[in-house]
Amino acid sequence: MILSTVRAVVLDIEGTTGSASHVHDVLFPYARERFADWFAAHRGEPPWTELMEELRTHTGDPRLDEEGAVAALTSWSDQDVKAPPLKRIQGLIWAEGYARSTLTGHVYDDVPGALARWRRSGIDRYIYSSGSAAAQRDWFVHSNHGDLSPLLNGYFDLSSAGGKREPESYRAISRAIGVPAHGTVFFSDVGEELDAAATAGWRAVAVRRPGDPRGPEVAGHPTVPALDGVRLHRRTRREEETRT
Ligand SMILES: CSCCC(=O)C(=O)COP(=O)(O)O
Ligand SMILES: [Mg+2]
Repeated sequence: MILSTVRAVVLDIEGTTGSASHVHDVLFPYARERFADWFAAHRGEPPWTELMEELRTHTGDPRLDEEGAVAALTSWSDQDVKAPPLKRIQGLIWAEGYARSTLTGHVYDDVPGALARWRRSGIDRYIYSSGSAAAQRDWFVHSNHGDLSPLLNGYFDLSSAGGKREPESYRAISRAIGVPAHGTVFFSDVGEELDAAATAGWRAVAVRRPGDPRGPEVAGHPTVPALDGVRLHRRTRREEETRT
């Protein structure tokens, strides 16, 4: 696939640049088992106080206590609810796992090369995931390919951009990165996310990794199995051909 007049790419994590099973089978259980311990260890500290406030607002229960907080978080984790307070505490707990070298972020083998190639082509590179921005950064800093954070310009999450199935979230990212919608390409494995990006005027490319149980194509979007065959240029095709 060749795309011209691209100024920025925005990439999803789970299922696109990293393994969905690593998120669901390694990261989610790691945090789920540690919610209660985290609250006990950080009681009264600023992140604890802020998180309890966020949880009370999000659940609509102003009297929510620690036990209720752990129950809500556990239920959201089991149902993969993209709730910002869940994403925040998961990121805080994973950070402790990365610091102990117990956790590693999973990044597909083709991703570092693609990011480096696009950087050489003058194309900005951002991540947009439901995981908190801190969790996204940790994932790439502690990846199975080493620290990949120098290859990335920034991270967007539910708090900074909004839900991934809402066109307004993509408009918010366009404003933040200062790139026109048609100059931005979004890569994701989820059709509804690609639809929302396309509604906002972005170009949208589906990624379906080999063996994905949902099949090799995403209806309505050009689909690639990996990023190594994706060639992106800042200029028009004609300008590329006439470059000396
Ligand atoms: C390292 S970020 C963890 C990913 C996560 O928590 C999640 O819910 C996956 O969301 P995505 O938007 O990347 O599908
Ligand atoms: Mg995904």
